[in-house]
Amino acid sequence: MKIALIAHDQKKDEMVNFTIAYEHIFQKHELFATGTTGQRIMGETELSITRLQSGPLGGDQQIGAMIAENELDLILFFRDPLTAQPHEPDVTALLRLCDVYGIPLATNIATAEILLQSLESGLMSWRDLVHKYK
Ligand SMILES: O=C(CO)COP(=O)(O)O
Repeated sequence: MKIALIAHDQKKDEMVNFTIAYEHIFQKHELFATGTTGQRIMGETELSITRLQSGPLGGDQQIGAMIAENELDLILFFRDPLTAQPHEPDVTALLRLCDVYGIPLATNIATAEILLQSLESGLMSWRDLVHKYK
């Protein structure tokens, strides 16, 4: 599966710890991330990640474009709801596209745990059918 990893600055430590904890699962999948998030994760794990632009510089929009092309199966976006983001419209657009295309999305670590366990136990294999009949 193709997974996108995104974290706002105040959530980056949480994301790094999450990827360390689940590295054994993440390593079986193809990973994408916004610039700084990807850099942090690759600095602290052995995971290989395709890095896009940093979020405020268009990274969220690049992830959104991938969703629109059906190129992502799962989005883990650890949002910071307590800090204003200069690129808030891009964030909103990304979340909206997940709903437009029915892509599994976690916006906090608790939901990410559940989705990742689901992925590991095969509950997301329906995504293979989506790709097959694309
Ligand atoms: O801003 C972000 C998501 O909106 C994340 O971007 P970075 O991973 O480059 O910090």
